[in-house]
Amino acid sequence: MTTLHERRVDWHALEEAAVQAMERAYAPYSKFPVGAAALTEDGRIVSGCNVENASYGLTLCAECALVGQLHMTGGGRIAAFYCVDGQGNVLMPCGRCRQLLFEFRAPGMQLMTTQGIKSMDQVLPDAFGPENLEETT
Ligand SMILES: O=c1ccn([C@H]2C[C@H](O)[C@@H](CO)O2)c(=O)[nH]1
Ligand SMILES: [Zn+2]
Repeated sequence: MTTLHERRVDWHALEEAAVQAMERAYAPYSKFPVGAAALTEDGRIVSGCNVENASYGLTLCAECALVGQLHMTGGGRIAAFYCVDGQGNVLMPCGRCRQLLFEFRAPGMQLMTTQGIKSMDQVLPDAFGPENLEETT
C-alpha cells in the first residue's frame, strides 16, 4: 500500500507545463489534444503531448512522450503528475499510461485527478511491476 508523500508540490507550475504541452499536441483525428507534466524527485518538470497517426491505433498518448523526456533529460522518478485535456481540465491517464507512470513512480507519488490528489496505488491497485518479473521459476 503506497501512501501519499507529504512533499510540497507546485501544482500551478505543473498545470501550466501540462497546458503548454497540450498546445503542442498532434491530434488531427480525435481532435482531443492532451498534455501531461510531471515533477521529478530532483525538481525538474518534464512534459509531453499526444501524437496521433493516420493508422489510428498507433497513437502515442501524452504520457509516452513524457516518460521519453524523463529518461532523455536525466531519468529519475516522478513525484507528482498532472494531465490536461484541450480545455485545460484535469484528465485521468488511460490504463496503459497508468502502467507507464507506475514504472517511474517515486515513493508516495501524487497524481492530480478529477477527484483531487491521489496515490498511484489508488489509480492502479495491485499493479504489475518490475518485481513481478522476479517470480518466474
Ligand atoms: O491518458 C491519455 C488518454 C488519451 N490520450 C490521447 C490519445 C488520443 O490522441 C486522444 C483521444 O483518445 O487522447 C492521451 O494522450 N493520454
Ligand atoms: Zn494513455
